[in-house]
Amino acid sequence: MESFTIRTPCSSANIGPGFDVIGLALSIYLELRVTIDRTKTSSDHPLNCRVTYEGEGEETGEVSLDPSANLITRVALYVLRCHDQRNFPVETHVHIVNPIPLGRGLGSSGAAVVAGVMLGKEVGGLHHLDDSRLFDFCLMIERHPDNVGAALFGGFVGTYLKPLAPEDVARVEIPLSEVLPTPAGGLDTGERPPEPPHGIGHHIKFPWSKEIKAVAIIPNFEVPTAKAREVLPKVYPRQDVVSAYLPTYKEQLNLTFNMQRIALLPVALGQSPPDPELINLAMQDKLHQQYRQTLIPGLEEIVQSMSPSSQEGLLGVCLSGAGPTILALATSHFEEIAERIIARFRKENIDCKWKLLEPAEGTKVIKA
Ligand SMILES: Nc1ncnc2c1ncn2[C@@H]1O[C@H](COP(=O)(O)OP(=O)(O)OP(=O)(O)O)[C@@H](O)[C@H]1O
Ligand SMILES: N[C@@H](CCO)C(=O)O
Repeated sequence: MESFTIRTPCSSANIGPGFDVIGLALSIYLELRVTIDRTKTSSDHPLNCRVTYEGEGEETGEVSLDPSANLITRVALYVLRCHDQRNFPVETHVHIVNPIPLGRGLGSSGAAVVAGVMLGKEVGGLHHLDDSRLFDFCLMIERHPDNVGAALFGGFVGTYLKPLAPEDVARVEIPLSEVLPTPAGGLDTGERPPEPPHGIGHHIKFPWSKEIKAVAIIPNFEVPTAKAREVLPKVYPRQDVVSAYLPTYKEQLNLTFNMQRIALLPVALGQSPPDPELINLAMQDKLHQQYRQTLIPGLEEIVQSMSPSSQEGLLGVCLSGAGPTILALATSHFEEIAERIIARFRKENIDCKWKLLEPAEGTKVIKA
């Protein structure tokens, strides 16, 4: 019996202004405990794979145990089929242990995609696939690189895409339904799915000051990322994004909002000791948070009212990923910070739990 464990961290994307660019891997881990019994010659399970699950959403059955519907095993199957392996090896058992809250802005789907890609590599014996190639596979599925970049590589990362050749641009525009067909759409057409072009995504690791910890305040409702992206505008006011020369200092200030902050953020969070006022400024955003307030009652007041001058130990507050989780970066007074944010959500009749998290290493395969 072969066995191994895949361990992937959760992540918080954006950290304020770094929309779809910056990600931070954090210390809640999705685990896949995998066994392959090669003594069997056939399997009663679809695709030769038995899926079991414990963790978030277990009671509601939110995570499918059908390997052709479960996100992790579908992703693994995509990797396998790109390498002419139609099914899992006979007989594979994937036991998923998932403490990452679903649909809360802590990168549960990013972790599932990264773990799924790694699962495909490991069960398929595809040892030539290095992390940078696995990142290409992840990006064919989760099309923004921040969560998957953090979950795969670990730490505090900036992610970026290099321009692709015209034929490769066409390939990345292939709809997700062709990459991960639903069972109804005919999961096994016998054809190879579209492979990712090489070198779609890249990342750079930023330093993280050892004093800074992350307080995650997790409301008891889900905001699916797709819904949180629908509320964003198609066109942004120029002053929220770009830099321009303007005659007055005041106008110049307004016209450089997100770009100034994203330039500060990686430096500010790497400095030791941390500068609370600088970090608080660097974590402000005008590209996504204000639009998502409609989905997250209390968000506006939390972001505006919590600052280092009003709360000891606090460095800055932002929406984690697409929300509804709030991420507070702090050096002390963690419980007090969490309780203040929880109290604000309570006014909206929203219950929350909170966790103190630290930056995490990237995805690991642990062989038994
Ligand atoms: N361990 C898992 N196994 C299978 N499916 C999962 C797993 N984790 C997440 N998913 C799928 O991903 C969905 C949640 O993805 P979604 O992108 O909406 O939120 P998120 O990734 O938690 O938040 P964000 O992207 O804002 O950080 C779940 O409803 C489920 O379908
Ligand atoms: N950058 C993404 C992260 C969520 O997956 C967003 O904010 O929509």
